[in-house]
Amino acid sequence: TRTSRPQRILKAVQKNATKGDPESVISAIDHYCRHKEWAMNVGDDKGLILDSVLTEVNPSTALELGTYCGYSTVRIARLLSPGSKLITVEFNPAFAAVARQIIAYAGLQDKITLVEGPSGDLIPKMKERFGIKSFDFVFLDHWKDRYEPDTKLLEDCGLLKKGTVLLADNVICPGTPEYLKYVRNSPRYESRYYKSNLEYSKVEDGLEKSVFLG
Ligand SMILES: Nc1ncnc2c1ncn2[C@@H]1O[C@H](/C=C/CNC(=O)c2cc([N+](=O)[O-])cc(O)c2O)[C@@H](O)[C@H]1O
Ligand SMILES: [Mg+2]
Repeated sequence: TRTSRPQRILKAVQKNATKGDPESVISAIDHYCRHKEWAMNVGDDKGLILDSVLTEVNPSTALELGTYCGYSTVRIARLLSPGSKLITVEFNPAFAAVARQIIAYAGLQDKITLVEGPSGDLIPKMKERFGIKSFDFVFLDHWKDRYEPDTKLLEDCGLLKKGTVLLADNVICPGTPEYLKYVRNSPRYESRYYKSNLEYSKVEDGLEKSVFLG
């Protein structure tokens, strides 16, 4: 096919959503991916859990690993208080280009910094490049075998503080076994599983919320 799936998702947003209205951008993507073409957005079911954890944490600084088309980026940023910032990391330039347009369409570009590159390289640069002392909230949704090493990297770089909340997508499907083992066995985390279903499907999936204890 001439266009890519992310480009088709962007088209669906431009066609069906209202500029500057994040809710309509989220609904347009969910409708397209549920009825036309599945895509790996966290989706509307798990999205409600993401919303509730975000409202509870009300982060000043948030990090997202794995932007893809920007669906969860918009979902997170729309709930941030004025002055709060979301940094989202994506190493695929084509996905980043689509995400930038979807973020702009939602009118949330002032709250979001999209950084292109691999998380393993960018996490150690967060302090110097973005003046981040520590993150209040981290959403993990990139390659599943990177969750555990990147969490350890965040710890080693002093980017987590007592109370930081990590929320991980796909801990059942596709599954993140090493990550689950790590956060559930480490005395430095208080972990809880939120059962749900894989985006736009009936298959079980869920989110793992892990609070860093310092
Ligand atoms: N180290 C890194 N640094 C920066 N960006 C990186 C990265 N590793 C991956 N990415 C980016 O994050 C996204 C990958 C998501 C993998 N999700 C998935 O594979 C996935 C699969 C299913 N599924 O198969 O049902 C369902 C889901 O919700 C999923 O998130 C892509 O946009 C990729 O370019
Ligand atoms: Mg996911």
